[in-house]
Amino acid sequence: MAKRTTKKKAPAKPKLKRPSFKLSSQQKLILGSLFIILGVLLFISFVSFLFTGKEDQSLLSEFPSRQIEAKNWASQLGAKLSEWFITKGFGLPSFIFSGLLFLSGVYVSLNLNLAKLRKHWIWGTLIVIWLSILLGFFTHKYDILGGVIGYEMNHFFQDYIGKIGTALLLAFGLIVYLAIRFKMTGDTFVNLFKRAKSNIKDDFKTVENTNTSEDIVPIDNSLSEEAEAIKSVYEIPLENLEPTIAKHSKPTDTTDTKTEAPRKVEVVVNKPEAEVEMKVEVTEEEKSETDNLADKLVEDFGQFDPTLELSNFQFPPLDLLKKYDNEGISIDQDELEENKDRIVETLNNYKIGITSISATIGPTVTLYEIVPEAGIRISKIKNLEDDIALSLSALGIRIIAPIPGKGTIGIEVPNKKATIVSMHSAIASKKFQSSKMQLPIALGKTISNETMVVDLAKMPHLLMAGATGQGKSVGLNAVLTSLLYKKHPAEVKFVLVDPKKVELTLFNKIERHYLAKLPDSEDAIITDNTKVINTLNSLCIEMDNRYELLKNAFCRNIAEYNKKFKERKLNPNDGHQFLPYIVLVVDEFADLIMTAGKEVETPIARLAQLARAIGIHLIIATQRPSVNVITGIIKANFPARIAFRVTSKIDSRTILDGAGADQLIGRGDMLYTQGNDLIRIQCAFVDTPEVERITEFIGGQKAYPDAYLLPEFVGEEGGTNLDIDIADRDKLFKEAAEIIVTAQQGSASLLQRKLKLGYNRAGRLIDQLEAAGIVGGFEGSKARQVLVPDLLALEQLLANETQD
Ligand SMILES: Nc1ncnc2c1ncn2[C@@H]1O[C@H](COP(=O)(O)OP(=O)(O)OP(=O)(O)O)[C@@H](O)[C@H]1O
Repeated sequence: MAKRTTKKKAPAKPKLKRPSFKLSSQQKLILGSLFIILGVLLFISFVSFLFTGKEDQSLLSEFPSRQIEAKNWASQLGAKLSEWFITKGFGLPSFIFSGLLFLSGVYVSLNLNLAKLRKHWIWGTLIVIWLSILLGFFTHKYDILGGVIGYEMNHFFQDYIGKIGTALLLAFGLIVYLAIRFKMTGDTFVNLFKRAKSNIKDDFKTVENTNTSEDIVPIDNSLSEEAEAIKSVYEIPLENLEPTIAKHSKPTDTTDTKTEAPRKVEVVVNKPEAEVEMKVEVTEEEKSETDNLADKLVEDFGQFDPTLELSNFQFPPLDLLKKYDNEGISIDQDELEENKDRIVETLNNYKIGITSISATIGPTVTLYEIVPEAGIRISKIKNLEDDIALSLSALGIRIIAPIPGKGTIGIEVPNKKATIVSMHSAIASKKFQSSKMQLPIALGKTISNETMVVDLAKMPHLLMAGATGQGKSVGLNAVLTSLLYKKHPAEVKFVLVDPKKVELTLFNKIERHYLAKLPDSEDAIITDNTKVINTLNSLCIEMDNRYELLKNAFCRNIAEYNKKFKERKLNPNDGHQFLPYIVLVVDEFADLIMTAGKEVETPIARLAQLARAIGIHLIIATQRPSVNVITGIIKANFPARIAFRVTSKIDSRTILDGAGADQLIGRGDMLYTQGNDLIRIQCAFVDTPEVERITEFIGGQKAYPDAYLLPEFVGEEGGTNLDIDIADRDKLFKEAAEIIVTAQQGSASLLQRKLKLGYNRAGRLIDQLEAAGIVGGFEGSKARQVLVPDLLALEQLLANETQD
């Protein structure tokens, strides 16, 4: 005990505080860069010394002096350093020192293992000495090969052990180096010899193999010739049909994938200097289970190819589309001059001077760009729009003041002779063919004759409006045709709603390729407004299902999801599947809103708000763009809009939030906006016979067994299912029954009021009451008949039910 106390009380030895040389990261970076710079400086000096050394030699004794100019690229310091290291030092091997300095810089600044660096320095210095002696061995005077040290050391050895002895000593030095540095043994040399022999044998084998592989070449050639033939028939280069789904790759050898991680691999490193064998142990990075599985599946079966089921599907050839004679832009010089003179004259009449005017001739309109004189207000020109139009006596003058991003004023004047923009030219354009968009659409040509290709997936929904006969249906057909020319049936599906019953019927032929429908419906194209409600709700369910899939797959959008699915990272047994884009096209939206009102507006708004990420895109066309048809909520979710000619400024405002559409000239002349600028486009023209040819071409090919089936939706009327299970009844069933029986009035609104319920729940309750025989069937606008006279009878009825 006593011992312990004494120990405790012994005064603690004051710890010697050793000066700490620990550098902070910043200091290391500074020191490291200094080394690197020194290394580079040394290297530059040495290289320069090889060229300028002789000239500088005579001046060396006078260094340092400001009066002398050294030839070395690093001046006097460079000349001096080179003199010390090369001439008076180790000769050319001194270059290694510059390398070592550079390496030190890298090690220090990157905070790498300094023990290794020390090793590099020791071995580096030994190599310098050995090389210096070796080079000195071959010289008979002081020179830069081995430097003074190399020369003197050689002499020293040669005086004692002679030339042969020195040579043997050098050889011995090399062996020592190899044995220690690379752990070489006698066996290594034997192996080396054996390997050299087998290498020669292998070489012979490869020569034989190349001879046999030549035999396969003709088969490959014939295949590629066949592919070439397909290409030439249909003109569209297959690789351009994007996104082309990767072809099924051949199963590869999987033997080396079966190993478990982590594992040790033997790597044989062949050192070039002496062909020394070294065993390096490499630990492989541990991979996660799913990745491993996915990689293995991809290796075994290739990436998932959604087009496999219809792998022989041929895209429609371009010659199904009509070419027009008057397609090229014809320049009528007289018309141009005449219009120019009139514009200048009219503006002059209103005291608006012009400094310059230029013209761009588009397919239907010519854009005159004018630069007004300084000090002229733009609003003045804008106000004169009607007057200018009058004096140019042309319909549809549009004034753009100023042209966004240009600072000029544009006056669009319709051409006397409009040229047709054929769908053929739009589809054949390089822009469309080489587009990598997800859902590319060739809309037509801009005023500068460029083909306008837009991505529906980016829009993400499109609103199309225009008075009757101005080109809406043609526009819709152009959109659908574009997608048919670019997307495989596995990649996109259409849901077509056509209350007019005639516009989209042609697409019936491609039902089993490209259309989606409800499970129980006969026709894929929906012409009945009540069915539209079911379809829209079904699309909402599809949307919710897709969101669930995306959530489970940790993906943010359909593109990511499909990529993951193709890479086989998603298990089909968990419900995952390749998701095609779904494009919902609604023609005559106004008609739909008039008949079904809120019932369509709600799911449309829901889809428009949420469906973009999961690949459901909406295209809505309407003749009457009034505010009660295109409501605020719909407008807010349709930033991309196309306006054909409309009859009033108000309609134009409803679609485009500004005037312009009322000044168009019709026949496919349109304004397109994706939220900011208005672009004037001449819509590509695709006629009914062309669409017919395309759909026939596709329809004639092998198809899926059925159209793409949307999830089943049981509508409100579907709820009148008379065998509703008692257990499935609403919790408020009994209460509701009592209210109905007491009031003797079978109406849902009564339940809504009394029980403070929403319409849907009240409706469901009424259905359940009907199923239980408490109220009668649906009688249109009248309230349902109550079949139970009083509460007592109700009690009995319910009691009997439970006994059954
Ligand atoms: N891009 C175009 N290029 C040339 N002519 C066109 C173009 N688009 C439409 N037209 C002409 O206008 C006519 C009417 O077009 P379309 O049938 O598309 O009108 P619409 O707006 O759908 O009319 P409705 O609403 O009554 O169906 C076409 O038959 C055609 O002659």
